[in-house]
Amino acid sequence: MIKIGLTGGIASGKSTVSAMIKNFGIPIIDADIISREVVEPGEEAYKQIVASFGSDILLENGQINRKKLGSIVFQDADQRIILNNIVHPQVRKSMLQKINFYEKKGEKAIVLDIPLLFEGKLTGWVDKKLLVYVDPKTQLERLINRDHSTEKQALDRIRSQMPLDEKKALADAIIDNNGSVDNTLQQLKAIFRQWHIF
Ligand SMILES: CC(C)(COP(=O)(O)OP(=O)(O)OC[C@H]1O[C@@H](n2cnc3c(N)ncnc32)[C@H](O)[C@@H]1O)[C@@H](O)C(=O)NCCC(=O)NCCS
Ligand SMILES: Nc1ncnc2c1ncn2[C@@H]1O[C@H](COP(=O)(O)OP(=O)(O)OP(=O)(O)O)[C@@H](O)[C@H]1O
Repeated sequence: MIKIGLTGGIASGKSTVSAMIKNFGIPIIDADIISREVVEPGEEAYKQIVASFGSDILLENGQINRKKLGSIVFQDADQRIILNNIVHPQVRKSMLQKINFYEKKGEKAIVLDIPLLFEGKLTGWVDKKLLVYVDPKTQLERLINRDHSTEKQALDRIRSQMPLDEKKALADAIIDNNGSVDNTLQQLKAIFRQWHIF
């Protein structure tokens, strides 16, 4: 089974590309979705987050207030490390179980959508590293538009990650997502043909 790591920067277009891959019928394991599941009330990571950050970061229904927790951790690297150390081990555990499941099922290829593939040093898990790239200006514009955030909030998030230009040097293939969505689809198809996924 060939394992493709799909990565990028925040708002570079990973979800857009992963939706295309899903349409090809290739299974996706999405680290962002898993990172939401492992912090549901009652889960181990949930308890640790409340113990570390206090019940102030909870909504009235007991769920984690992601906006509030985000505003803490994207402004403060030390707090971010504390959160990462709680959430990432649980995300990894769940991802490994899912990889196993698809391996046993006899899938030819799967895609692991991991925003922090390089930062989290998970490159050893995958056979190919596929980067979705946008230039810094487009990234900032798309992030502000999508999340209705201020420029400061958007820049805090972007700066909490390895710069996209540095990630370029570490990838096996790069999709330039500055253009149209259709142009991105054509690039994706060409890469998958080259990698004999089709
Ligand atoms: C801080 C939290 C609560 C904010 O939640 P929110 O719903 O606003 O954002 P969401 O989870 O959808 O993440 C959006 C994007 O932010 C970026 N991002 C998220 N967490 C981090 C992080 N710790 N470091 C750098 N970038 C991050 C990723 O590009 C991600 O795709 C949440 O992101 C979180 O729990 N992060 C820690 C776990 C993590 O690292 N997740 C990302 C991949 S496993
Ligand atoms: N080629 C494109 N042209 C115009 N808009 C685009 C293009 N690709 C993506 N977008 C838009 O840019 C925003 C960010 O894209 P997307 O949500 O796919 O990024 P992401 O990398 O998955 O982000 P995150 O790291 O937050 O999960 C979205 O609003 C999306 O609709």
